[in-house]
Amino acid sequence: MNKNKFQIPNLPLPAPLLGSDAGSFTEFTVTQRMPDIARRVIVENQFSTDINQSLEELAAELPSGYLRPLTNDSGVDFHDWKRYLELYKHQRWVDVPWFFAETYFYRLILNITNYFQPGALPGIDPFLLQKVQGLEAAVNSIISLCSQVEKWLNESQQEGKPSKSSLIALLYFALWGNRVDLSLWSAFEDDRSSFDIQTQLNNILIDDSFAVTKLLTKSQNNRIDFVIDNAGFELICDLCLVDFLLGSGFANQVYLHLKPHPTFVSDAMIKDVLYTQDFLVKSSHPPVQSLGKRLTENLVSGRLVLAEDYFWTSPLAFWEIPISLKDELGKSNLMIVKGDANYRRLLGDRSWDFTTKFADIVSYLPAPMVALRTLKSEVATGLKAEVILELANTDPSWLTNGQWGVIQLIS
Ligand SMILES: O=P(O)(O)OC[C@@]1(O)O[C@H](CO)[C@@H](O)[C@@H]1O
Repeated sequence: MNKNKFQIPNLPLPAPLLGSDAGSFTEFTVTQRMPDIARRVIVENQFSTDINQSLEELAAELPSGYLRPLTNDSGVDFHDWKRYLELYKHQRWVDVPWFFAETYFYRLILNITNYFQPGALPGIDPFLLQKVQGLEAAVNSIISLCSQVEKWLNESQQEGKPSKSSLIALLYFALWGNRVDLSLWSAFEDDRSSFDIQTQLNNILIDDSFAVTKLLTKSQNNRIDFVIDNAGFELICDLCLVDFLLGSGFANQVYLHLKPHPTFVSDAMIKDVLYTQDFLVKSSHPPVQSLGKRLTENLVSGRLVLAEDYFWTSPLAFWEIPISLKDELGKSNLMIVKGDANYRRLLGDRSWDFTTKFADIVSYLPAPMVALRTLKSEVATGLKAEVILELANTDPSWLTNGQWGVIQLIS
């Protein structure tokens, strides 16, 4: 077990990002994007007039209003949220840490729309339409990616050893699949899944992909723990990576860590993985159908495990992870942490100097970890000063436009 001696970052903690940071993307998100997301829930569902009115009130209060309490619902995490809210009650949305504001915002939407009802059946996923559209809009990219994975798997099996170059390519696809993030771009806009992987290489600011392949060839029967981000095409990219890891022998078992309820518009739950599996199995395209079949076999055999935990929808920094989950992750040979919001959680969504070493902040994990993240918020680490200067000059919105990515390994 790779227990780490530090329980929190081994550096003084800087301030959290705030919606009141004037002129920031954070401010734009809290005062404009989040209200738009709440109003899109009204448009895309058939909730009652009372619910829609409450959603509109939530949208209207975000720019200058105060956090509203969470009325009692049957959510498993209701009492945890009561405790989290103690710190920030009577404060404005723009004055509390952005990560808290955003995670609470999505939990409130479920409270307003009665997602948590007594009994076992959950309520309506208010973001389902965009998740489904996201998948259907990317069919052509899905077909080409599944064909490619099948080819790489056959090559690895013929050569009798897993191909590092194929794994690296699939890490790139998983990274760029994160660009298609529905909280930023709705599925109704142009298909952001179609991109040429080669032209994206220049936009990877830190690339530890080769080191990841070396780490996975050092040991046998690897267990990989994959903290998943979005459903839709991004999840297909992640499932192709998982399929190759298991089929080529890089991994013996993969755990997918998923959200226990809808959040951040497109974040994936167990039900979204099963919906995607069904979508693949029922495809009329043989390579897509074959991926679905291998996925099913891996789920049935237990080589692929679907897990969920309320930590992943909490406002907590990654270093506040419950000890039971931390111990479980401690059994892993490699954690893969996907996406921008999870990266923000790794940093506690704080304003670290962008040149700070990633490993000096994330010094608390119980296993080696690689972050696959496209930049969509104003946090970054491990960058050289000259790279930051060049980016600011050549692409002023480099931190938030989803055009730049990192593959950062802490071994
Ligand atoms: O975790 P993902 O899906 O990659 O990105 C989610 C996210 O970082 O993207 C938005 C834009 O910054 C934020 O509001 C949100 O936190």
